[in-house]
Amino acid sequence: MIELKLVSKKFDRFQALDNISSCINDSSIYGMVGSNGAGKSTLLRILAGIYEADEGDVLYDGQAIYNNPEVKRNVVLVGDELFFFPGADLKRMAKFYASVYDNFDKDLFNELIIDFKLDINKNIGHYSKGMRRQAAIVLALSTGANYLLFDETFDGLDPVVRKFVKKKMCEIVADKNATVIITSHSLRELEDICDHLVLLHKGSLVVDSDIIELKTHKFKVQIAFKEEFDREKFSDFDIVSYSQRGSVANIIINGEKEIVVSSLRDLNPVLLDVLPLTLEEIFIYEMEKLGYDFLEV
Ligand SMILES: Nc1ncnc2c1ncn2[C@@H]1O[C@H](COP(=O)(O)OP(=O)(O)OP(=O)(O)O)[C@@H](O)[C@H]1O
Repeated sequence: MIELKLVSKKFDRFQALDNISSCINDSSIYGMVGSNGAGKSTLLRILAGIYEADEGDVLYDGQAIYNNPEVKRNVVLVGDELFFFPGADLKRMAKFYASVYDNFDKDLFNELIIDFKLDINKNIGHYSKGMRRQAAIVLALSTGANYLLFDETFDGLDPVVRKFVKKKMCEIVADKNATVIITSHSLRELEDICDHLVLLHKGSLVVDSDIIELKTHKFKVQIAFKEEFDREKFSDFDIVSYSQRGSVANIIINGEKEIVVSSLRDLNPVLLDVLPLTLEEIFIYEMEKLGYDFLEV
């Protein structure tokens, strides 16, 4: 497990990260969403032990990563800027990675090379942008590291490759109990693979939630009654958002779905529809609750 405890980072006087706390469970996919400059790459570099936090702790099973080669050997980062030795081909890069990562999986590497259709003898500098990213992903997946960190990794990949990379990430989590941490500007890009999502906004964590928890504890109901009513009728419920047009109300409610729906039925509505919320809608409501405007993010 990775614990982030009140992590802060300044660049000169600019507060890039402000008291970030979160827990990243083993064998999970942890997504970080946020707009340009929100602090995603900075947090990922702190998680990779490249930057030192000014304040707070980053602990991998209780051990700090910064200046700790033992922990670092189990962590790999595919940054937004990729690094390859000048003129190197994938064969040479794989040799280098195998010298750094004791558990480098050559069989998996050879499999992935075929899957991604990459020429291991070709100068990586002559690959296309998307192919260079694929090469970095293949190397990272092959390291055997328990923690794989990806910064804006889907940028520049075509939709077929994106889907394939996501599949490979899910496999490495399921088969090898690895933990994947991934950043993106786009909530939609991450919502289908993550178990846990956080939203960074101007250096702060404004949403930090388990996806199943988010999806099962927040839902929309459309409800109507014969008699006149208003919001007061639902004062026993944890209402996130309420709107009413005539005799039909649209309500976003927090709570255990079955219990809430059964209590609503007890009110004898003439219409009761329970509708799922998209993750984007959930984030909008979560942020509104905190006083932020999602559109600004
Ligand atoms: N080395 C640095 N020196 C000074 N400022 C920095 C440095 N690295 C990051 N910053 C600043 O910290 C803030 C957060 O940057 P960061 O790269 O972490 O954001 P991000 O969420 O990854 O953004 P993007 O989506 O645009 O990549 C930005 O305002 C950036 O200018």
